[in-house]
Amino acid sequence: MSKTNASQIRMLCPAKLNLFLELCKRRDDGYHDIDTVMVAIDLVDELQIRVRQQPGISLQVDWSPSRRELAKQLGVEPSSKAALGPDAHVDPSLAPESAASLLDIPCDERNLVWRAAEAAVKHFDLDFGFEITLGKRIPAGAGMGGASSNAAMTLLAIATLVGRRGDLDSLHGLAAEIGSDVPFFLRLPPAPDPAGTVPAGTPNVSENSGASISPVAWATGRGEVLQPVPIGGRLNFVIVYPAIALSTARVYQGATVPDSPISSAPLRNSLKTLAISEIGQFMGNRLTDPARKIASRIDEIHESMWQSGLKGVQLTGSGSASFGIADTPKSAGLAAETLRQQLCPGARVMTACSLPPPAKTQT
Ligand SMILES: C[C@@](CO)(OP(=O)(O)O)[C@H](O)COP(=O)(O)OP(=O)(O)OC[C@H]1O[C@@H](n2ccc(N)nc2=O)[C@H](O)[C@@H]1O
Ligand SMILES: Nc1ncnc2c1ncn2[C@@H]1O[C@H](COP(=O)(O)OP(=O)(O)O)[C@@H](O)[C@H]1O
Repeated sequence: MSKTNASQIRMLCPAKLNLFLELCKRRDDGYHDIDTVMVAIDLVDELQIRVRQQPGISLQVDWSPSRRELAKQLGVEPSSKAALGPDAHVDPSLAPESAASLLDIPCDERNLVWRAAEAAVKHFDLDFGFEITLGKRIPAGAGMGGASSNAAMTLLAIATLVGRRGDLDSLHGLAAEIGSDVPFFLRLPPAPDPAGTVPAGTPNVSENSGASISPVAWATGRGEVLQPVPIGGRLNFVIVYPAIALSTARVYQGATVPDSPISSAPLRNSLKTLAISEIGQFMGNRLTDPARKIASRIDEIHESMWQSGLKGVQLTGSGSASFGIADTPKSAGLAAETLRQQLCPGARVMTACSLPPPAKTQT
């Protein structure tokens, strides 16, 4: 059993985008060996964890902006179970999960925060419990890793509360058991706080993520073997999330492993100099085709994104969100405004930046 160092903690959970994703091999365990490059961005969920005497976990999830406002942007009913927009063109027999509300996040053991907290309680042999509040900004089922980031930060938060935050190697093992993407979020540079300030006594990601490495990682294996990738500055993104949630397992099921997989090496090299057109040229995502087959609206969205002047337009992860790169924050803002006029309601359009690299890799 461990004692706590503090009674509560606040963590910021960044989203990720996959700048590159190639399938290398279908494995016997149901997973794929992949070659992917992930970048953490400044769109963050907010996690508050409080120690309670009573064992067990309680979890409350709220949306920011509000559920009503998000439903308006997405063109769905706030309480509707049928979240598909009228023009989503999704065959429900191919994607039954899309019929579940995009805004209904489970508050029980189906939530990765819950699973991470339970894993941490067991790992650290704790005889007390946690009251957890999750403020969601990262769209769900979008390929932006929201649930994985929440899980990683829950592990870090509890490790910090019990004075074991130096234990990153064993946390990595726990994280990989929860999901292939979870380990990526364990070691990241600080995310800027959307609230502007961090309440006293409640450290944020920067104080809890151990050694910050880089906001970009090259991930292999099933996504859990990580190497930092140097980046010469910050990238500006426009992200479009249609009112569709795609299941990762289902998208992988529909994918074909190429005979000669493409390497992410040219993309990783181009990140050092931050040459935007080169980066755009070397990006790619092998899961785009199976995701488009499930949700053909993705094609229409990509067309609008290319026309708005963005580069490297593609799906992130297994979708359903897509993103493109802009040269400057200003051009990202202008492209986002054009896209909002064309696609909303029916999609959420957001701008974001990659997290700042650690000082030594900055140009
Ligand atoms: C596609 C990616 C790209 O970053 O992200 P998302 O779109 O989920 O954000 C990841 O590979 C997703 O990782 P993660 O979301 O942690 O997936 P997991 O829970 O581990 O796996 C869910 C299911 O996806 C399939 N899967 C996942 C990872 C992988 N390398 N090969 C697979 O075939 C398996 O069918 C697995 O049962
Ligand atoms: N903490 C969480 N936040 C969001 N969704 C969660 C969480 N835990 C479990 N889920 C479930 O997992 C699904 C996908 O997780 P998410 O991370 O949003 O998508 P993706 O894997 O596409 O990046 C959601 O639709 C939701 O039902």
